[in-house]
Amino acid sequence: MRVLVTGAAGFVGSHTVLELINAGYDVICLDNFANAVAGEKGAPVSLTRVSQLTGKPVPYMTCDICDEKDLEDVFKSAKIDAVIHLAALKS
Ligand SMILES: O=c1ccn([C@@H]2O[C@H](COP(=O)(O)OP(=O)(O)O[C@H]3O[C@H](CO)[C@@H](O)[C@H](O)[C@H]3O)[C@@H](O)[C@H]2O)c(=O)[nH]1
Repeated sequence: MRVLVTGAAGFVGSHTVLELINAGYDVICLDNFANAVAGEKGAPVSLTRVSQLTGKPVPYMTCDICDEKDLEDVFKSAKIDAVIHLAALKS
């Protein structure tokens, strides 16, 4: 089962991705990286740490969920069984 997580590089998102991968789910991470810290090579630090903790690659895409076409392309790129929507701008 493949789960799409929006806001995956955020605090709640990255912890959710970690738990999903440890539970055996395939995960696709989406984020516009408006509130994410990039590490070496530009990869988001939070998702790099999830990859280190799980020992598995963590696929992610840069996507603005307000961009309908970009979002459609994501859904066309893979079979997605469930969505956990955590992308938001905190106050
Ligand atoms: O249109 C948008 C807006 C935001 N984002 C992303 O969504 C993620 C949101 O994560 P974050 O900003 O970390 O918020 P939360 O995961 O909701 O975590 C916040 O809320 C938690 C619970 O209160 C606190 O513990 C955290 O410190 C606080 O960052 C970020 O990576 C953003 O880049 C998008 O992808 N698209």
